[in-house]
Amino acid sequence: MNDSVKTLEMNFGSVKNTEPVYKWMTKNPLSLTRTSMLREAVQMMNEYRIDGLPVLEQQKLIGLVTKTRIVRSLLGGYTGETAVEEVMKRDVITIGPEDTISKAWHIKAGRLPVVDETGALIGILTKTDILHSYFFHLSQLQETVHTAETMSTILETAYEGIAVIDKHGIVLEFNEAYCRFVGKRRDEVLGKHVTEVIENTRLHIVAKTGIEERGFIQRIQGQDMVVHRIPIVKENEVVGAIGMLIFHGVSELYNILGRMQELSRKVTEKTLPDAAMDADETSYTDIIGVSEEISAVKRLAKKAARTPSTVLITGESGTGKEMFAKAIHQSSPFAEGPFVSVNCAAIPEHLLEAELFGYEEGAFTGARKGGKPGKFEQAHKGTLFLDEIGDMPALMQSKILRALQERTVERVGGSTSQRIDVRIIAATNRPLEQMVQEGTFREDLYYRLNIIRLEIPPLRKRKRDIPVLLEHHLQSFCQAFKLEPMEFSAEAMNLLINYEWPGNVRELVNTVEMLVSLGEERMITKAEIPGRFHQPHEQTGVKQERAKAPQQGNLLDELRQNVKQQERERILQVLKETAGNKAAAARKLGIQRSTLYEKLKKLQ
Ligand SMILES: Nc1ncnc2c1ncn2[C@@H]1O[C@H](COP(=O)(O)OP(=O)(O)OP(=O)(O)O)[C@@H](O)[C@H]1O
Repeated sequence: MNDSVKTLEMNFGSVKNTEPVYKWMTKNPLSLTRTSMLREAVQMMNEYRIDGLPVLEQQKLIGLVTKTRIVRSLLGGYTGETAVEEVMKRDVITIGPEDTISKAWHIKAGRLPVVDETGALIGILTKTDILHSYFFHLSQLQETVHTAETMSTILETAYEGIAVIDKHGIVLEFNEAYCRFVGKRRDEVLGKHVTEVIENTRLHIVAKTGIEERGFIQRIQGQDMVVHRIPIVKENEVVGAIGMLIFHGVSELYNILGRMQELSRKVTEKTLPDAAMDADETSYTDIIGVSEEISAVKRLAKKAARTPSTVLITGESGTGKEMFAKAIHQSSPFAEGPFVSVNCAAIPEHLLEAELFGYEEGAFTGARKGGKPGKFEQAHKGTLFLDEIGDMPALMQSKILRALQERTVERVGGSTSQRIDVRIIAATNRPLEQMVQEGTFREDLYYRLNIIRLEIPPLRKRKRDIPVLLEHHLQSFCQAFKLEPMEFSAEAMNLLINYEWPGNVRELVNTVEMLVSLGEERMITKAEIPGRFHQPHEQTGVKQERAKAPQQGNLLDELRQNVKQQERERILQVLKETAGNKAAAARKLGIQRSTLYEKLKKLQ
């Protein structure tokens, strides 16, 4: 036995080994009878390399013969022919099959006969059996300790608050995160009833009903929090429950909801590439903005809409190019037809031709049976919006040019061409003129497209649109998320007006969504505006533009003026319609007659 085993053995006494004896004993042991001779005993011991043999009479244990006892007897004058009964040890210590290995260990016998309640021998438990059992038990113990350690690591590093209770509602576990949130120490809460620890809890109810509650809203510490309550079931019986507190709270839910909606919108768009896009009923009134810059673009777009001419819309990403394209479509002679949008940058080059012009059956491996119409065909009698036209590969540029010149398209693998009556609106955020000069965009196509040109200025060049856009999107998100109307504090608003908005209106819309989702109060303050909005944007030549931009105070004044102006125009319009009848005008405007008089006084 090596040293480490010896040390282990010495320490076994302190380890409680509850393994039952019957699991480790040697079953059906060799035995002798009362009349067996010492010679037979020696033979069996030699043959099976065992140190002792039980002596039985009718299955019952009556004694034990060991090697040492035999040697001593032979030296004392007994012979091989002596019956074992004469030399055997009679008061043998035994153990029961259900006894524990720990008990066997403490008996300190070399080999222990295992007898049942009738005294019949059913096995022998040797010291080696006991050692085996201890090794097994210790390795299991180690595993359990390891699992327990892992569990506590999980609990303590979990971002969420986790509480575990037993079936009586008593807190068994309460992690650090939860402690911090409720402002109590772990040792204070362990052993208490959960209702004394967590406000408005239903965890003890779940530990009774066994019905899980996921995504419930619970008000704790004055905040609406999202909680999960999961019953712990063992052998078909509810023995407790786990409570999980999601710190991001309700606003995170809205955030997730928003992301899911965005995702499902993207998925729908992607999975229905063939469907003609709905122009969403987008009209000029949806294009928010009061600046002269945006108003000028709107005026030009309205004029362009009346004709079938090709329109080229340029502007940085997120400035609203697609919105304008839809609004033009809606107010154009093509409004009855479909609005089909193609993002030229998003479609791999080798698929673009088939996507735009369609293909015939068998045109290529994998071509759909019966062929497929392209976007040009789908947009027949409607509008084809070629987004990101600047990213169109050279070969496709010439094919599009041909289609535009000839007003016909030919499917891939087809032999006949089809006439198409389509209004083309192209858009890009790339510098097309520069690309023409560099030879990366075809000059003839550029001229074909650039018949009516709408240039949408970036948001930083029309700063007075920023507050209007912020207000508009703030209220629409509040409505969409079913929240009370919110507002920006003056400081927060100033910060946002001063920001350069490199992602333009798209970035602004996303920012407002984020602020609404995460906002806990009705007022969005400076503190909630992320860091990047607080930093000055000195680069990108934007500094000069800002110098030219009106002061923030003036901007707000101008905004107020604008609202007044619009109100004035609306009142005058209604008065005109009612031939100056003020009572009828007030009814039409949905205000009291006295209010109308007051407004008229102020407007004069
Ligand atoms: N003037 C505006 N009023 C209200 N919302 C706007 C306005 N301009 C843009 N948006 C919103 O900003 C987002 C981006 O607009 P849109 O997709 O039309 O931009 P884009 O210039 O076509 O962008 P990209 O070049 O990246 O395709 C959309 O959510 C749109 O509703």
